[in-house]
Amino acid sequence: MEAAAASLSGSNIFHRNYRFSRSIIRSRYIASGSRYFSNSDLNTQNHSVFKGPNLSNVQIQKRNLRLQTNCALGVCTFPENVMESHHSHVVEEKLGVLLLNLGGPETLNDVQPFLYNLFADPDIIRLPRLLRFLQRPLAKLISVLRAPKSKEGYAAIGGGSPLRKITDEQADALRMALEAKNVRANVYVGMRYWFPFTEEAIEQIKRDRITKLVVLPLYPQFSISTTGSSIRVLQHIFKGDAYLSRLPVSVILSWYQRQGYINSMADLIEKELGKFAKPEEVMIFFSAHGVPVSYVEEAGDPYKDQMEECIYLIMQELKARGIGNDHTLAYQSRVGPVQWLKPYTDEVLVEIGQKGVKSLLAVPISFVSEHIETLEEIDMEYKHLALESGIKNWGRVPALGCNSLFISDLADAVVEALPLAKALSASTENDEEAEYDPLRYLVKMFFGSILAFLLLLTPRVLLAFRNSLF
Ligand SMILES: C=CC1=C(C)c2cc3[nH]c(cc4nc(cc5[nH]c(cc1n2)c(C)c5CCC(=O)O)C(CCC(=O)O)=C4C)c(C)c3C=C
Ligand SMILES: [Fe+2]
Repeated sequence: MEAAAASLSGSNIFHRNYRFSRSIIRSRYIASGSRYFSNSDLNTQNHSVFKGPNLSNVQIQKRNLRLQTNCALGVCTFPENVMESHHSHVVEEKLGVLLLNLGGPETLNDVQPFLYNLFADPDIIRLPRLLRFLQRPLAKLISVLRAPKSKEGYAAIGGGSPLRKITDEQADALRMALEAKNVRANVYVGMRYWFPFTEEAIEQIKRDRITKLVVLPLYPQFSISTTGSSIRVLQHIFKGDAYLSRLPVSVILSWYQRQGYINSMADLIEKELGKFAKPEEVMIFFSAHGVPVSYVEEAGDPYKDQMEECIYLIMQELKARGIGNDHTLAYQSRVGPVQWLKPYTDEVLVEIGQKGVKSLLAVPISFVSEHIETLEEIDMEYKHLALESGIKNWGRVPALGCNSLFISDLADAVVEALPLAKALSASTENDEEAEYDPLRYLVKMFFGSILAFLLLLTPRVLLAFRNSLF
C-alpha cells in the first residue's frame, strides 16, 4: 500500500513518496488490572519510510525562504481514488478531525502495560525481519524491566501522565477555534499506546457517520516512531473497511514550519527570557526528544532535518524581533543500548555549565503538551544536573498546550487540508495478512520468550541494558 505525501503550498517542496510496507495486523488482548483491552500490532517489513532530504545549511536557508512565502504544510492524502456514490441524493457533509497522540499511563498500574504496548510497536523497537517473532516477548521483558524506573518518574509528577487530559482540552479548543472560523467539526482523540486508543476513536467516527476526515498528529515534526507509527495503524484500520476506505481523508504529516506555530514558540521564548535579570546573556537550549541514529541514517526518518529547520525558523523569528541570543540543540530521553541522535542533552548541559554559561532557558521542542519528559526529565533531572554543573539561572519554556495562537493555527492547518481529502483505495486485498492463530501465537510467545531471556543474559547485552534501561 502506498500513499503520496505532497505539500499544500502549490510548489513541491515536500513532495515525497511515502511507502508503507504491507503489514500484518492481529488483534490481541492484554490484561490490564481487571480490564481487558484490544490493541493492534503491526508487523512491518522494509522500513523504506520517507527518504528525508539531507540538507546543508545553505539549502535549508533557501528552502526556508520558500517556506516563509508559501507557508507549506506537509499533507498526505491517501491515494487518488474517486469516491463512489451509491446514492443519488446529496449527503450532508459531516467533518471530523482526528488528533493523534502517543498516550500515557494514567495510574502507576498502567505503566507496565503501557510500556508493553510501546515496545511491542515495530516502529519503536525496530528488529530485523528474521527476529520479528521476538517483538512481543522482548516487549514483555523490557516493559517489566523498565517499569520500576518509569513508575518512579510518573510518581514524581503526581502518579500518572497528564497527556490525556491535555489532549482532550486541545481537542475542545480546536473545535471551538474551527467554529470561530465557521467550520463545524467533531474533534476526536486517538492515542497510539493508551486510552483512548486510535481504534476507539475510529469506531466513534464510524458511529457518527463522518463524511470527511482530517488527521492531525500532535507532533510538529515527523518521525517514523511517532506520526509514522500512528499513521501505519490508521492505514491498517482503514484497509478492508468498506466505510473507511471510501471516506475522504487528509493527513497532515508535519507542521513545524507553519508561521503560527513558529510565532507562538517565539512568543513563549521571548516571555520566558524576560524573566531573567539579563535576558541577552541567556543561552536558549532546545531539547528535542531523541530517536536512534539508525532511524535517520538507515530508514530515512526526516525527523533530524525537520528539527534543525524548525529551530532555524524559530531563531529567525526571534532575530526579527531583535533577540539574538546564543542557542543550541540537544536530544533527550534515550532508551536502550543503541546510538541515539547526538549531542545528548545531559552531556551538553554539563559541558556548557563547565564552559561558564550562567543562564539557560530550556525549550522542549518535539511535543506540544506537558508530559513526563518535560515535568520530570527536564524540570527535575536536567535542572539538577545543570545547577550542579555551574549554571546559576535556570528557566524552562512551558509546552504550548492550549495557547490560543497555536490552536488557531492548527485550525487553519485543518481548513487548508480539507480540499485535499481523498478516499483510500477500496482495495481489501489481504495477500500478506496472516489470520490470527492463537496456537501459533502461543508457540511463538513461548519460544520467543526463551530466546529473549538467553539473548539478554549475554554479557554485552546485560551491560548495555543495565546502563541504559534502569
Ligand atoms: C524506545 C524508544 C523510543 C523512541 C524512539 C521514542 C520516540 C519519541 N517519543 C516521543 C514522545 C513521548 N514519549 C513518551 C514516553 C516514552 N517514550 C519511550 C521510548 C521511546 N520514545 C518510553 C520508554 C516512554 C515511557 C516513559 C519512560 O519510561 O521514559 C511520551 C509520553 C509521556 C507521558 O507523559 O506519558 C511522549 C509524549 C517523541 C516525540 C519521540 C520521537 C520523536
Ligand atoms: Fe518517547
